[in-house]
Amino acid sequence: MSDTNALNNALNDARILVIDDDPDILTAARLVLRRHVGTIDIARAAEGLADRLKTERWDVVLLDMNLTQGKTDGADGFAWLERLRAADPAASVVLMTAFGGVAVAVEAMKRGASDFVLKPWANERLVATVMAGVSLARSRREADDLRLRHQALSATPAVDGATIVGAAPAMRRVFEVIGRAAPTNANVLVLGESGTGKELVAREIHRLSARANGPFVSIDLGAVSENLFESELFGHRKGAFTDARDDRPGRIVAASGGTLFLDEIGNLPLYLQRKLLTVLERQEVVPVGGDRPVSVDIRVVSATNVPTAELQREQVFRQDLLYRINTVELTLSPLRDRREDIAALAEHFIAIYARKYNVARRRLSGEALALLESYRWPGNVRELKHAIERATILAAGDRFEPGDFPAVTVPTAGAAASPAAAASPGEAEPYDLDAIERRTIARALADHTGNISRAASALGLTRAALYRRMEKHGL
Ligand SMILES: Nc1ncnc2c1ncn2[C@@H]1O[C@H](COP(=O)(O)OP(=O)(O)OP(=O)(O)O)[C@@H](O)[C@H]1O
Repeated sequence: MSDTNALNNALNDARILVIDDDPDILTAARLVLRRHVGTIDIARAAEGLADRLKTERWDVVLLDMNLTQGKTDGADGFAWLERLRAADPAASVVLMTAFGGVAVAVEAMKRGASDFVLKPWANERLVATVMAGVSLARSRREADDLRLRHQALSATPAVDGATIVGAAPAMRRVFEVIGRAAPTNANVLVLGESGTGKELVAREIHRLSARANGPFVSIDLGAVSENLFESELFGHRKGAFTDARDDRPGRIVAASGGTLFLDEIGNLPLYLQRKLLTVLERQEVVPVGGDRPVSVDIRVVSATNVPTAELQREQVFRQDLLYRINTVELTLSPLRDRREDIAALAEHFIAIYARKYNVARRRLSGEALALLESYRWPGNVRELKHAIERATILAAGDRFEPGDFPAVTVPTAGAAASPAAAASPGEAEPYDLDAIERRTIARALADHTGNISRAASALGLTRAALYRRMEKHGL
């Protein structure tokens, strides 16, 4: 590619703003630059400028130092230079000054301007200066993106080096599908109740994929408040809304080159489903308040505990998005439907927590194992994991006994019962799961004095899952 072509390509999608009080200068700048630059905006002196700075971005701003007729001290220029730099530190500000204003221009460069041109300018010199400004702005933005991406990544919790335990037929099928789908770039939808291991599976798909060395970025759409969805996912430009004090790349950009895990995808509002679909189709994202798309390279693994039938309702979920995300579909069965895995899972967690709390690894007594195997596990594997952690900390003996699992209650005869779930003596527990769930949640909330995180953890639920259940039961 010749230098001229490189120059033209570099500037084709560049955005330039020219600020001057003299309409002839604005016209002249536009005439010279329009052959080289994608977008040339103009501002007649400071007209509407403050508002535009809140929402628009340019690579280069050509700024006249004196925006008021007859003034030559550059005071206007200095004031706007400061505001421009504050609004978008990556943009290059190039000053325009009349002959004799060189001292002012030099001072302005000390204050952050990247270059200056003397009026009247030589056209080639103006083009070359603007080009250098564009390239400076782009390298600053790239550096910023990397830094922000790094920040976004370090804000994502670390992987807990997890192994997926399971030998039940349903789990063997799951492993088979993971093994086949992981190396492809296919989007995967993981279905299953809360706590069945959907995120673990998503991480495993990432680990076995060609993207394993790239980032795994997850976002729980059940936990993010609805007004933050958009900027969390798509990022925002500084000033896009009141609290947007900095540019933020968003999870999609952070996941580029790796895997984006969208937990509780069923919670994504319809208007953002369309936006997500566009991202997946075009592999580019436009941040909130931004006007330029950012290219990304993402593979999406989504999860939901909403049954597929629910997602197939057009009023709830866009079907075109569903087709995009469920190229491969995987269902994790509830733990109560794969009881043969309970012993191995319990052993797995016993080993993990013995190490974590630096205590001897204890065995489960026959009765304790029988109890764990007969319980319904509404919180699935997460609940089992918490039960083992709690027992590891609190149990006194050198074997785990049923009494070490006070929250594990089996309403049928014989097994240990917790006070809350038990019916009064002589009275059979009615088969009313909803009522039991409501009571259990109310008790957990009371035990943890309304602390949602602790109550959720004790119940083996995510905060989001607890919120949903609280809402369902009007708690
Ligand atoms: N088969 C498994 N082997 C080992 N650990 C497991 C298994 N399944 C789940 N876990 C563990 O149980 C916990 C819950 O799993 P995970 O967070 O993946 O569930 P989830 O289905 O994504 O839950 P939610 O829908 O509530 O987000 C995690 O700590 C996970 O490591």
